[in-house]
Amino acid sequence: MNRAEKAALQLQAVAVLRMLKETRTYEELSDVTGLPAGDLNRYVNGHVLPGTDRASEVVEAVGREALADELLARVEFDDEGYVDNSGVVFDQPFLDLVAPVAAETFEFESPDVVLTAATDGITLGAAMASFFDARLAYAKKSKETAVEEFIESRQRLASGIELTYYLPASAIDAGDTVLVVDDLIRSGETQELLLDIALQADADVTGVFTLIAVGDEGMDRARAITDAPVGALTTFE
Ligand SMILES: O=P(O)(O)OC[C@H]1O[C@H](OP(=O)(O)OP(=O)(O)O)[C@H](O)[C@@H]1O
Ligand SMILES: Nc1ncnc2[nH]cnc12
Repeated sequence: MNRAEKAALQLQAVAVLRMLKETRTYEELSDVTGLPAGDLNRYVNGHVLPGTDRASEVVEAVGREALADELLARVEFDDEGYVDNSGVVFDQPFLDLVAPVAAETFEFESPDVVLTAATDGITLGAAMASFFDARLAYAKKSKETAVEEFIESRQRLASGIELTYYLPASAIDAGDTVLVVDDLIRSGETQELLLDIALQADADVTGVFTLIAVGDEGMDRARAITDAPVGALTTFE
């Protein structure tokens, strides 16, 4: 490992510890990591960097299960089973940690473009795009001003309301590989629209990823449209 790689690993470990610290005391963080609370305090506050051995242990321990547990600790359900996930989608450093784990777990190929839906998919999309060094494109429920050409996809929802997503036509080129992501998939209606936009763009979908699947309906709907891997960090019933 050269100096720059060591520094990157050390900073990644600090990012992991800061993420874990948000929902824990230093004593609890010490129980989770096996490291002394005093050292953890110095790492989290940026006064000292962990050595490379400690850093790699911390980073390697943060797999899918650890992130799924963390996600569960950060979301709230209301009485009707709707999810308040602002504790996750407002937390860009947390999402930055999700991207490498998702890529490894579901073996997504590195895409040219990460495609998502405004609004809540955008921060996850940005994290995934940054990890893959890909472009980010987000479809919106309204037309962006001054853009002349759009790909649009419309569908009538179970409620009877019509939903249309618009993507500036220049955002995806024919032949681009596209990873579709969203914070949450429930009915799969949004995924169907995003996958239709990718199809209209003559792009090649290489995967679908969501932080949260609520039930299986939406995931199955996405799987019926694409043969690419479709994965969720965690599934709620
Ligand atoms: O699988 P589905 O039933 O389509 O639900 C999932 C979609 O619902 C939410 O977005 P919402 O439409 O609430 O828009 P927002 O991101 O602007 O809040 C969420 O961010 C997904 O895009
Ligand atoms: N926040 C949310 N929770 C559960 N299902 C949803 N479908 C769309 N948004 C949702």
